[in-house]
Amino acid sequence: MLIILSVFFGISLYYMYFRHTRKQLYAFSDSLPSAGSLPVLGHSHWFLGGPERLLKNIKQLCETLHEIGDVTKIWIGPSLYIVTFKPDDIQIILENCLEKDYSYKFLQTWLGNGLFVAPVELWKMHRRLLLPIFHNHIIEDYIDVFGEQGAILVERLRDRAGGQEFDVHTYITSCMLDIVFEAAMGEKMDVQHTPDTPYMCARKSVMSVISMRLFKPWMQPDILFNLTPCSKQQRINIDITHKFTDEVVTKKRNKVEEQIGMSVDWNDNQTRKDLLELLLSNKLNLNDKELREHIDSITIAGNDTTALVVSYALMLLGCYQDEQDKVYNELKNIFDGSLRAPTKADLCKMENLERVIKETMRLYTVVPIIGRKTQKEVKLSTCTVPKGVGCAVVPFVLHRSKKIWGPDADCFNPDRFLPEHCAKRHPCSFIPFSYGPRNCIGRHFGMLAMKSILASILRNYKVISRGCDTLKIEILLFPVAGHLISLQKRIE
Ligand code: HEM
Repeated sequence: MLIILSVFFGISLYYMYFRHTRKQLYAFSDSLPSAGSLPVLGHSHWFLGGPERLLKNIKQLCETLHEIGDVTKIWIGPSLYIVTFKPDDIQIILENCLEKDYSYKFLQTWLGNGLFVAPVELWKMHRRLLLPIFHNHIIEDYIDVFGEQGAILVERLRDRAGGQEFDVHTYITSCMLDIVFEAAMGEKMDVQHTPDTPYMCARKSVMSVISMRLFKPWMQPDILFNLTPCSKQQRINIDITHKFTDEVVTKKRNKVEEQIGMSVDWNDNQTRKDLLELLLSNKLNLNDKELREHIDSITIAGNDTTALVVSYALMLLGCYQDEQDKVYNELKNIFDGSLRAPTKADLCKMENLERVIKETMRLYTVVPIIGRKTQKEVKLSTCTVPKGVGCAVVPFVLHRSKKIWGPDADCFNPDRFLPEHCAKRHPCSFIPFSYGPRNCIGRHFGMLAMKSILASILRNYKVISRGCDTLKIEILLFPVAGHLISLQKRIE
């Protein structure tokens, strides 16, 4: 009995001390409206359950918070997050809070200090180094790769034309992987024909363990996670992926050094260079580990996101045949019967298709949540947020807000992105690529690749789909039943 009393007394004392050291935080928290919290647990119970339940809960909680105030709060265990759907406040957060939230640390085991997860001081330096290699004129060199891989995809889909409904996402992912690998490291992986290499299997496995850990609070402390078989599985698979990229980096470094030794002019604009070659030849003094971390981050951030948007766009166009007809007619006018792969000039003319892609990213925001942390006091419309507080920006809910998008916010209408409508909206009402200095560095690459792949498919096939009802969150946004479509060959 004495032992129990002592333990109880000890815990109470620690709790009181803990609360005392965070007095300022609790005072700030008390000034914010909230809903749906429980004593001690805060909002943690909303984040339990499988990926489908979790998304429903997040949506419901966020919609309630959106109703009750401009800047609101949630508590997940001992961590306080402010939540806002007011575009002015979102802009301030995304422009000023550049440190990623604690939850990104699970990706850090894999991606190290790659751009996506790097701590802010290192990120500033490396973002400056990487920006030039994502410049439009460099990215546009890869348009040929988009065309080549798009043609392979069209060929692979031939067997599906005239057949049953199928999940198109697996086809699109392989195609995007081939594109991203070739652009990032100059490696022709041919995932479209050989999807199950040990490297690809290891990547999938790491992704699924990280996603599971992110939303299972009891798996988050390293001390508990390391006791599970998942920890060993993760370590082995991370090693496989690191070894793969390390070998590519070494090979590339040797090649670049050899060519520099032979006085090859790396600034000639004749031959296309992959991103890794550009990083090596620009003498940026990144060591092999840093190069691996950046290349891994780019291939991971750039693949699933683009593949998902393309798959959702096909599903939506399959449901809205009139919109598909508009896009198809636009493509017919651009290509005028020619079978050539899309050029830069062609891609620039695809205005209708671009609006479809944007409306797809609004309705199916593949990066549904962005987590940041204040590094200093930040003044928002209704409060001043102290240093060290989490900031949850939830584009998935923002993009369907009736206050911003009107009563038909849930309906598919690409005309929302006509220039005259965009001009009337706040720039932070639509943030699929985030916003501010830490936005998506690959957005131009992504947009061109998505347009090229969609154009290749839609020129060859008519898409039919029943859409999807239920979604789930596994870091990104997925449909529970897959991206089901059927295809009919177009005969012109
Ligand atoms: C439809 C396609 C894409 C979407 C929706 C998307 C979305 C995003 C978002 C929302 C972020 C910020 C995430 C955060 O702050 O938590 C981000 C960052 C990033 N994205 Fe993308 N992305 C796409 C395509 C790409 C592509 C094609 C690449 C590379 C080829 C890429 C590379 C990156 C990198 C490296 C970052 C980290 C940037 C930094 O922290 O400075 N993304 N992306």
